[in-house]
Amino acid sequence: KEKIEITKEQQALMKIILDAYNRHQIPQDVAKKLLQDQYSAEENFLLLTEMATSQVQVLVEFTKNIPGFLSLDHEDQIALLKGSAVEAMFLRSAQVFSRKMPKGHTEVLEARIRKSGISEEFMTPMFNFYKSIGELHMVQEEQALLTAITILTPDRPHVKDQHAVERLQESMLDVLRKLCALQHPQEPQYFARLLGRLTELRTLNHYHTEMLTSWRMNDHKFTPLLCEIWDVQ
Ligand SMILES: O=C(Nc1ccccc1F)[C@H](C1CCCCC1)n1c(-c2ccc(Cl)cc2)nc2cc(F)c(F)cc21
Repeated sequence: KEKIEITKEQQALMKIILDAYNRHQIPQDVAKKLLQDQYSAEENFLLLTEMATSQVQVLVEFTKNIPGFLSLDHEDQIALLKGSAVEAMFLRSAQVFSRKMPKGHTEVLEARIRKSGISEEFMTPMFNFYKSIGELHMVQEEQALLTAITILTPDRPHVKDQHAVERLQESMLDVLRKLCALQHPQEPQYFARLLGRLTELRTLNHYHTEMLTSWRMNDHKFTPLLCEIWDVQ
């Protein structure tokens, strides 16, 4: 049984990623808001665009703290952010949905989201993903690394130097692999299951434009930042 040990520099990398991840949380808690009140489709859509806009700003700050990211080609930095913003939002939403909540709260939250204005056809893939993330019971370090790994996906559209991105992603993957082995010694497949979630996350990417444009209301207004990031309007 090989001795798995996280090196000093990997521990330093872990700390930087985790601090950045915790520092860049969404200030206002959307789950609490949704549990407090039932909103109209219009209000929910506005809440989503506000949350998603602040999520993109938070994502940029988080990404700037990923060691090596700012040394990448500047256009590649933009391509990575643009290519991962939707996935990062769904990953964040899944982590919000999977948080430990008092009895019955998750059910209320799910019901509110089901009636928020999203078309019925997207509910199953979206909640399947949220529940599959919840079943992993990820620790904070794993969540932070998974977000960084999602951002550092080399094959996003328009990325020129894919190898430079691959090298950064590989160092994150190596830390995550060791962390999983240490955190879940009984589950040798855990790391593979975690990466499998990233594949499921990409499929949500395909739905997101339609999820927004089919929101049960007329005249969908987006912020300029979301028009940039979400290929809408
Ligand atoms: O705010 C949101 N997500 C979100 C965005 C950025 C940071 C953190 C976030 F949670 C929206 C709300 C918005 C208001 C109407 C209901 C859905 N949201 C989604 C979601 C996101 C995008 C599409 Cl196209 C469809 C649903 N899934 C959620 C699961 C949850 F547990 C949760 F608390 C909120 C969730």
